[in-house]
Amino acid sequence: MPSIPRTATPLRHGEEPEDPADKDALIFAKRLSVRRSELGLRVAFGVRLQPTYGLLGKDLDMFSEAGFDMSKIHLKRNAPVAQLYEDAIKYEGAVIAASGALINFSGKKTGRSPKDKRIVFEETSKDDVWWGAINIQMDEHTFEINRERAIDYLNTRDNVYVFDGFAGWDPKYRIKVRIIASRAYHALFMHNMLIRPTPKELEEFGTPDFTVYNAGQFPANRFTAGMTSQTSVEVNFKRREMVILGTEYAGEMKKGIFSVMHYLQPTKFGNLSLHSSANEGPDGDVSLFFGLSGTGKTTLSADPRRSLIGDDEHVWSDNGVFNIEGGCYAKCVGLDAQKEPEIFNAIRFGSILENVTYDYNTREPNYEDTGITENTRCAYPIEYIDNAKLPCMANSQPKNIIYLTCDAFGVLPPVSLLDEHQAQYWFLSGYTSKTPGTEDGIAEPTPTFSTCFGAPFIVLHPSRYATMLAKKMTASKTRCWLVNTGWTGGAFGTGKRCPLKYTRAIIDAIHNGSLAQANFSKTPVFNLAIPDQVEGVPADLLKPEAAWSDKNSYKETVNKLAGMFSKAFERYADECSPEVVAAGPQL
Ligand SMILES: Nc1ncnc2c1ncn2[C@@H]1O[C@H](COP(=O)(O)OP(=O)(O)O)[C@@H](O)[C@H]1O
Ligand SMILES: C=C(OP(=O)(O)O)C(=O)O
Repeated sequence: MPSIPRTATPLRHGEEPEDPADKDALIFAKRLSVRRSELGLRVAFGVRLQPTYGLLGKDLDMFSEAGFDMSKIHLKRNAPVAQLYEDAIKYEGAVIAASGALINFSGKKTGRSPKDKRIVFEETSKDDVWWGAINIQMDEHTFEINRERAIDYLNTRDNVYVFDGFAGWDPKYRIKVRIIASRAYHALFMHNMLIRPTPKELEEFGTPDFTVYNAGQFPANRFTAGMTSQTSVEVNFKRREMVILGTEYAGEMKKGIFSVMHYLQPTKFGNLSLHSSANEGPDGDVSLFFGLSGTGKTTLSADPRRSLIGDDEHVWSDNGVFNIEGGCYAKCVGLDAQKEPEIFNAIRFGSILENVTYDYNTREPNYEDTGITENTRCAYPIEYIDNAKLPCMANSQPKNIIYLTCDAFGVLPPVSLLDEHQAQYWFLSGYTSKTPGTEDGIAEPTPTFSTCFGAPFIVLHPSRYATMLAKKMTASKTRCWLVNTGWTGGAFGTGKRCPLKYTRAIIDAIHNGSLAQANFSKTPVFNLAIPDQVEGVPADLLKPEAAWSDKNSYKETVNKLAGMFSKAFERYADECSPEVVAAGPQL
């Protein structure tokens, strides 16, 4: 292994070293993405090359063993943000927004492709995985073919970006993740979304626990066994690897790592992984906000009165709650500085705006424009939110759990209190809507039963997560609330989305304890306990029937939805106690 260049004979700019060992070192250093001029300077001044600028020796072997052609490609490991900006502008057509954020585009795919997600069927995980439409099987050989295809593609690129970081803030349970990608935008995205290592942690990084090969610019071969399109997002728990082909939507990487944690945390550590945001009040009370994409986890957890633990992915361990990620991925559609100031102000140098159009003259992003997609996004490091809690973990058990459901039928109350059986029933049902653009082919809010409020990301049978949740909630006497951030006064198309200011008032009332003191009455059919008043919220809004002008239509819609619930719950009924089954709507 060539050593770091020695400093006995200082080099002038552009000069080649005479000593063969130093020549080797120079070749090595070139691979480390250190420009010759920089090397010259560093050698001349006797500065040791920082491992943060390149790859350590044994890492380089790992790349060669994986099939990377080290004589051709130029690896940039944990490159500085400024360099990723420069490369994204130079090679990918990115632009800098007026606020300093980088605007970039993901091409054809602007949302996740759940139908193209695969899990490799192999002996170490096969008995744990919940196989079916969410976790579709792929055989080991096909994975090898696609992995090779991804590496072959990466070998054709001049620049290959590597980002090494962590998933999970609790050092006891975190994993080391390596991202290998062909686009600077993807490296910057994961720089923001993973936990950024300190220079010392990077130096000591060693072998990653999980590696993502992102060759999203290159398609999968549709004639490879099991491929149904040119997109493939595949996870192999035995190899501890993920391969992405045919989609450049950056959200695939972060949600891919989430699936990995949804498998590893329960099976290896006995922890519960959660598709939720989390924040902490001034007295240390922790709230979790569960919800499928676009239901308000990011929006509602960014609260000036509470510190943000994280906006999307967490783990509940015996010690408390920790965030999996180092950043947030907010929806930008309709983003408004007054309504969501924390998120608006986080969009600055280092943040990535994805698929957001902009004014060519002013470089101001146009958050109203859904011309590319409704799923416009911004990824920023969590510390860009002023009151982020760093490190992103809390050493206490959650006091409140809030299920965010985006009801496109407009019949669920804006807030209700669930008892322990309802809490399990609603978690397993996961009733909500898919919001436009988040998944391929979803053009309008579409009702869905997304178990665990995040069906696309779960790996084990839902009852395994639900049982752990029920145990933890009972042990820590956590209160559970159902909040409808979706429609009110009518279904999507006739009613309106619950105004954000009222949802915020509801969340405030949960946190200041006043809501728990309200008088509650039960709704027919769904049997939900709704408060008679919430400060700052019109009383009529709290009772869905009162908010609908057409009462018959309301009743019909309630019954229709109740029927859908009964049907959707059939698949879980055998795994639940009679009390949990009875906690659903009664027609
Ligand atoms: N009542 C409401 N509660 C929460 N979000 C709302 C509400 N009404 C509209 N929205 C919008 O819905 C979107 C929620 O997205 P986001 O918070 O990023 O969801 P998630 O983090 O769950 O994916 C935001 O664009 C937000 O402005
Ligand atoms: C990134 C996604 O989800 P969320 O909005 O929950 O972050 C997604 O579903 O692709």
